[in-house]
Amino acid sequence: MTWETSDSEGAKPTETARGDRPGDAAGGGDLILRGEDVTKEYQTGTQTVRALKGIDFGIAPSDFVAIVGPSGSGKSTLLNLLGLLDVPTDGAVSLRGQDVSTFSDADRTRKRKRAIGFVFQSFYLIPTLTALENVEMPRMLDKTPVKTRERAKTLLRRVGLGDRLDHYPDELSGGQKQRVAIARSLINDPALLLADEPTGNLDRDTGDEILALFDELRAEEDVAIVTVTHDAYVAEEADRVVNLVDGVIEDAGETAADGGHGA
Ligand SMILES: Nc1ncnc2c1ncn2[C@@H]1O[C@H](COP(=O)(O)OP(=O)(O)OP(=O)(O)O)[C@@H](O)[C@H]1O
Repeated sequence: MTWETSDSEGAKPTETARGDRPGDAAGGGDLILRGEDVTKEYQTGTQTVRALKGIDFGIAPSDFVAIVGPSGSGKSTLLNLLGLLDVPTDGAVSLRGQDVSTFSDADRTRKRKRAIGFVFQSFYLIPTLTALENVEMPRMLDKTPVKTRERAKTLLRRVGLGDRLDHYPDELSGGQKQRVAIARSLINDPALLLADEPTGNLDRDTGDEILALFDELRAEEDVAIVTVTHDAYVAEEADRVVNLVDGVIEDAGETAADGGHGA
């Protein structure tokens, strides 16, 4: 089954978003990521586990996709493929039309760093660094530290933490920690943000604030967001809900609210 991209704003015909446009040699259209017949198997001893069984997907700029499904259905496996942390056993994942299997490990890492930001349930901030230093972290070896500092400050202001730059993580609330993590994930101007249970450690109101921030980032920075979530209210806000069951997409469709894209 196919997980198609969002055309909820009417700006992107589905055919174009899926890269089926005539003359589109790369086959990726304006997609950030595309998966075709993606299978992922794990080998443990003599046993082979087929975690993903031939799924198709496409992610266009400013998409908001929620991946849901029972434990063991393949959500983390899919997120790892989307994050270029792994490659499929069969089928192809392409980043802007380039098959990721053809990249060397170093190339894949470099492209991941440029194109993709990560946000996690447990924030993963470094406790001995300030909010500002945490956001600068991914660019620690950057040759232009002044620019990085300015960008990090801008991002922290952007997520509403302009007055918390020098606070350490244990001086921040859960929602503020997640905002720092989101600012950090944006330091390299990614096209795609992968969020693994981003509201899992937050109360509902704080989770809603994070979703509102996601919406702003999609509208203003064109960043696409793919989240794995157990929170129904997060899935309700998404343009697309991908329901993974035993390695296949059971039901992909727009939510009743037609995406809830507030922009
Ligand atoms: N490294 C691995 N080696 C062997 N099998 C694996 C490996 N990683 C995952 N699996 C298997 O692949 C299947 C999918 O696992 P995955 O972690 O993607 O599921 P999930 O939907 O993220 O589950 P959960 O919601 O519990 O985190 C499961 O059957 C799991 O046991």
